[in-house]
Amino acid sequence: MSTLVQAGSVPVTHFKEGAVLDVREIPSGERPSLFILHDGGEEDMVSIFADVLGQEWASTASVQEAQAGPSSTIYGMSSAAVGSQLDGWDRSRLLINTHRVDGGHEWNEALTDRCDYEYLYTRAPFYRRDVARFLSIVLGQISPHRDLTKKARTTLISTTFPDVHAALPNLDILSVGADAIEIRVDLLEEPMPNGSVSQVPSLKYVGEQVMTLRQRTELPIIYTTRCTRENGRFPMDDPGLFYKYLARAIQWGCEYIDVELWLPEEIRRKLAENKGCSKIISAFHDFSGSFKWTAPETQTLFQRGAAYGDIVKMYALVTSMQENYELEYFRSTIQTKYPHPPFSGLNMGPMGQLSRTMNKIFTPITHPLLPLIAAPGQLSAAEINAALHSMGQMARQDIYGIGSFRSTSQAMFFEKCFNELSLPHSFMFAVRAPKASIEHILRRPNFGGAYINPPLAVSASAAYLPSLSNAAQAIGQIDTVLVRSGGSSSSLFGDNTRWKGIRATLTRDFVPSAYSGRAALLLANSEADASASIFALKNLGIGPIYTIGFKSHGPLSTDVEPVRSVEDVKRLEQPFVIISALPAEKSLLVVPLLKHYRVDKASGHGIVGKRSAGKVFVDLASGTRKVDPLAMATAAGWTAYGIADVSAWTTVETIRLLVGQNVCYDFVRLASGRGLF
Ligand SMILES: O=C1C[C@@](O)(C(=O)O)C[C@@H](O)[C@@H]1O
Repeated sequence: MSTLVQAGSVPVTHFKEGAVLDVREIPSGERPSLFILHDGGEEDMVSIFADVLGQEWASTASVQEAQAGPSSTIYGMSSAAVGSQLDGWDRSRLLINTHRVDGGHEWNEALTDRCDYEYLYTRAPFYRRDVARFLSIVLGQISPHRDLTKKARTTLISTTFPDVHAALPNLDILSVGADAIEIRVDLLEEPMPNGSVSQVPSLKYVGEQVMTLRQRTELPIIYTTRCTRENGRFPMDDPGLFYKYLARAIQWGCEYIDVELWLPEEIRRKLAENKGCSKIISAFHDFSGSFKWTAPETQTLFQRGAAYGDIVKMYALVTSMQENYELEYFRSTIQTKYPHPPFSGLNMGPMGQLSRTMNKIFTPITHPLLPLIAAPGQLSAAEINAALHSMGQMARQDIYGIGSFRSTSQAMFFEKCFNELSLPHSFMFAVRAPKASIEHILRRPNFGGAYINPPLAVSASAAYLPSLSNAAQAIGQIDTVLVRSGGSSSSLFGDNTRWKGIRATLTRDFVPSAYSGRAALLLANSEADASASIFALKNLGIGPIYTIGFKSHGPLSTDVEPVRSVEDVKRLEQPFVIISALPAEKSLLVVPLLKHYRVDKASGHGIVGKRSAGKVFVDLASGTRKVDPLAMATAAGWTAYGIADVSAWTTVETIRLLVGQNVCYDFVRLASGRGLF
């Protein structure tokens, strides 16, 4: 049995060695049951889905056979063969239509209507990570909403492009500081054969636009059909049109759909009942200029939105400063009375800009690179941060990088982010001799948090850093120090982000449940070098874990066994993951193992026969070396990642923790240069 670990925090005194173990972040180890329809000639999509899920698969020409087959086997069938067979469909599996948009296949809308979900994709290029994201969302194995509700402030970048292709070159920069990205479906302009644009873009066009956006961003997508009365372009004469477009967004796995409050209750209820893992933003905009936050009906509007909304958004166009004060009063009343759902309230127009800085839930932001602002008074993330600072809502702090050498790429990246987002903070670098205490740095007057690289041993810092996350405690290492303020006092908190970087890397091309109950092999010189990896693997439900180069004794040692001889390697179960935490000069030692457990690529995509072989290799070594094991791993059929991937994901998490800002992985990779990790 594998041991699962939770990542929440408990005071050190509550932590017993060998204890921990409750599950929060990982899905149950249950294998999802899927039935996949594919276009003619696209059957290998079934094997790709199965590989991403770490499950077996089979092709069939009979719906009945799929119904009767083992539930954990993924069944695939050509959509051309379906005919009337779905008439007796018993819904025992999730039915997913897959459609290739660049293959000359007709899109069969009627078939999509009969499916639970639809996955749209291109082959040139093909994005496997998009398959992993789609499946993780629709199967509920990741929950961006749950993660965002833990953040003190969230924003969304509201794009206004008539065609999302125009956004792609700048997407990474546009999204800095945004927690989600809104696609304004009503603003999309589908070119018509006669040279005009359609008033309402077709679902086919919208689907391709959503697909294109999702292929290129890791941000959750908010799918919005804004009506004409609320500053949008979707006509209001047929509410059924909204249902049709929004229901499709759920099928496409959009993380959020924006459902306007004026829509008939029947429609809002039906969407809420069928929302799957998507979340609903209940939206209300008043452009009349006569809206009153103080009116008793305004609370009723909130309650109506809350009935079917996971977030309630109420925005009004105002002309006086007084209305910002009234909104703040309304906000505090609502938040006291209704802790759920979160309330996003703001005033539009130049006079309402103050409220755009006060609102903490999904504040819409713009960016100078967007063609137009989505609503009057919208501000950029940088403008909001600057305003917060000047109003005393965001104090200037010194954020530290603490390490044995000045890691220029990471330090420069922090400085770049602070500038790009107009954060008032200063970035300082402090050199730390190996094993030296860092207490004097943490006690500096303006200390606002730090990353520590290489990490600090928990045992050495317990006296001055007693409050730790579970992860830091179990791993035995602190790589991030946060300042938590509570009223007039503040306290220090030690955390570990490295394991999250490893976990995020592992789940880039595979869904979390693919790891559950599978074996892993871990190479390191010492337990300390391997413990963040062990924590990440356990968080994914991996087990057993075999080790080479060290023996595990600490709180994570359950189900972690050393491999002692070549005979052991031969006997060992096929590992699903190999992680090498060996230093660069030793990292070639892993190569014989990669070759020994090589993946037979004969049938493509890491599939051995009908068995998904998975096969993920992560090399945590940094620095130069003569031969790169990543290239060899790839040649032997492994999906391989290096330290740059893990470090970039770790940086995403570190920036989120230290300054509360979301900066995407792709931006970190883009802005930090290559080969510097
Ligand atoms: O609902 C909103 C808010 C908004 O109208 C604004 O005021 O910033 C911008 C829209 O894109 C978004 O859908």
